Amino acid sequence: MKEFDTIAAVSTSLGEGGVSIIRVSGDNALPIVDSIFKAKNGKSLEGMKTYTMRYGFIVDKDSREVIDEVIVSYMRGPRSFTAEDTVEINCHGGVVATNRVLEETIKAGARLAERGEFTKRAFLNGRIDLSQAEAVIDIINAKTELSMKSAIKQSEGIISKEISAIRAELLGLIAHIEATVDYPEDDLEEVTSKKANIQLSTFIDEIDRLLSTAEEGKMLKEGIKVVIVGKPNVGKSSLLNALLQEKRAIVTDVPGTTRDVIEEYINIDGIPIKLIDTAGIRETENIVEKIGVEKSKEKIEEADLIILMLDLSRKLDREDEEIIEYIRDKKYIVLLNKKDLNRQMESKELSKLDSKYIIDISVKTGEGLDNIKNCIKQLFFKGEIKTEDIYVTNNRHKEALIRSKESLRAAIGVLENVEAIDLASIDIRNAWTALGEITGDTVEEDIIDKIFAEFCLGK
Ligand SMILES: Nc1nc2c(c(=O)[nH]1)N(C=O)[C@@H](CNc1ccc(C(=O)N[C@@H](CCC(=O)O)C(=O)O)cc1)CN2
Ligand SMILES: Nc1nc2c(ncn2[C@@H]2O[C@H](COP(=O)(O)OP(=O)(O)OP(=O)(O)O)[C@@H](O)[C@H]2O)c(=O)[nH]1
Ligand SMILES: [Mg+2]
Repeated sequence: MKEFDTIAAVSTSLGEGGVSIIRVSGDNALPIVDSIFKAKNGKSLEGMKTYTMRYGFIVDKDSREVIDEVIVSYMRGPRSFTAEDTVEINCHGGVVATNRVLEETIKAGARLAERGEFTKRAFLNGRIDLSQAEAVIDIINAKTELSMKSAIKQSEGIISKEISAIRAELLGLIAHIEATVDYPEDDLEEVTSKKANIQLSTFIDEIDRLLSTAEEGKMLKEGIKVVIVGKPNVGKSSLLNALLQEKRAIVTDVPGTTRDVIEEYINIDGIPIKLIDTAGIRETENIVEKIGVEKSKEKIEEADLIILMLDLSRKLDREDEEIIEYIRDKKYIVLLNKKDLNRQMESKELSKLDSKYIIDISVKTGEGLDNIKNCIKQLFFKGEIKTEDIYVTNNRHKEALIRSKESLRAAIGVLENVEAIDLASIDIRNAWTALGEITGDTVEEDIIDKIFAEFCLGK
């Protein structure tokens, strides 16, 4: 194992809470904590059994004054999260106690950990690979239980396993090609070339299968972006509030109430939905409202799905039509709101709408709200997410898969010209390298640093 210094950080979230954990990891974790720990039973931590706990006090290193009452646990490397000696101090929750204990560990010789440094060590020490480490952030940020399930699977190495299998086969193929080149007999090269071509196509198929999950994978991780649009006063903010079951947005009968974009997550049977309420779109001279309308239009560009809301108690007008024109190329569903009022909108007016889904609702009475949820579910993930499936949720992985596929395609291109069989092995090696970026086997140090810098402190 590599040699690292000993690091410390608060691993729980800082604030009022029952208990906080200060995690210390590295060769000197136990002696460092021992130097500021006074056990109830008077014993030093030296020789403490792994995966056991001790009760006592953290004391000021110099004055020996008691700082906090704690429980200390010990996990001897390599059987710990970081694969290094790890000591965790469970102190009283609260910002002051927690920071005081952390400060003492630093005074006693630990270094304050950087963001993600514990997980980075688990990676650098070889306990987990890079995609597993990235899954740790996804677990923390998971929006729904389903997103969490997918992240846990990735943390267990489900993607790594597939990637490593393909890489191993690629390496075998490279070896075979190089052996063939060393014994140049024309017909042998031809046989190898034909065989390699078939193999390469199956790898491309496997990569395509992974890539085909990327769009849904991204939605599983980040949520499906659903933007509610429509002219002022149709009931957009009322819908957001109803789906959230919370009075999040201001609702009034004054057209032009919402100005800022409001974004909140809801959970539809495990599918995370990022619901975005926007300012009603219309021509306006009001400078604040105008900015709101601009923002609405920006959000339309980013949307995975648009909910177009119309007010069925009014006739379709030019403002509605302009919005319909604006979202023409996007995936959208139509809600005809205020069903509880007298209907003025006629169905022939709606014939120009290009959506399978036109749903009558009343946000006021709650009628039809369940249909919206079902409709969104139908539109994405074909109605259900199969939790046993692998999803590529990480954009970095997706890009590496694409590059690796391009190299494999190039290799096939070269192999069609049998004389250049050794040139193909260069492309195959590039594909192998690109896949290795996912697991972290062939990734540059600055990219590794960037990935872990996105973690929170103490992770
Ligand atoms: N107190 C505490 N709770 C925690 C963590 C932690 O670091 N501390 N974790 C931090 O995220 C998570 C648990 N993750 C962990 C992952 C691996 C090992 C570990 O020791 N792995 C050894 C096997 C140990 C064994 O089999 O007995 C290994 O893989 O070699 C421990 C925790 C969630 N809960
Ligand atoms: N009768 C009836 N009124 C509704 C319904 N939904 C919303 N409203 C009312 O319509 C008015 C406008 O609602 P909002 O949710 O503020 O409309 P909005 O589309 O967000 O409006 P802007 O933010 O101005 O673009 C409010 O008075 C709501 O109470 C409904 O289903 N039936
Ligand atoms: Mg509004």
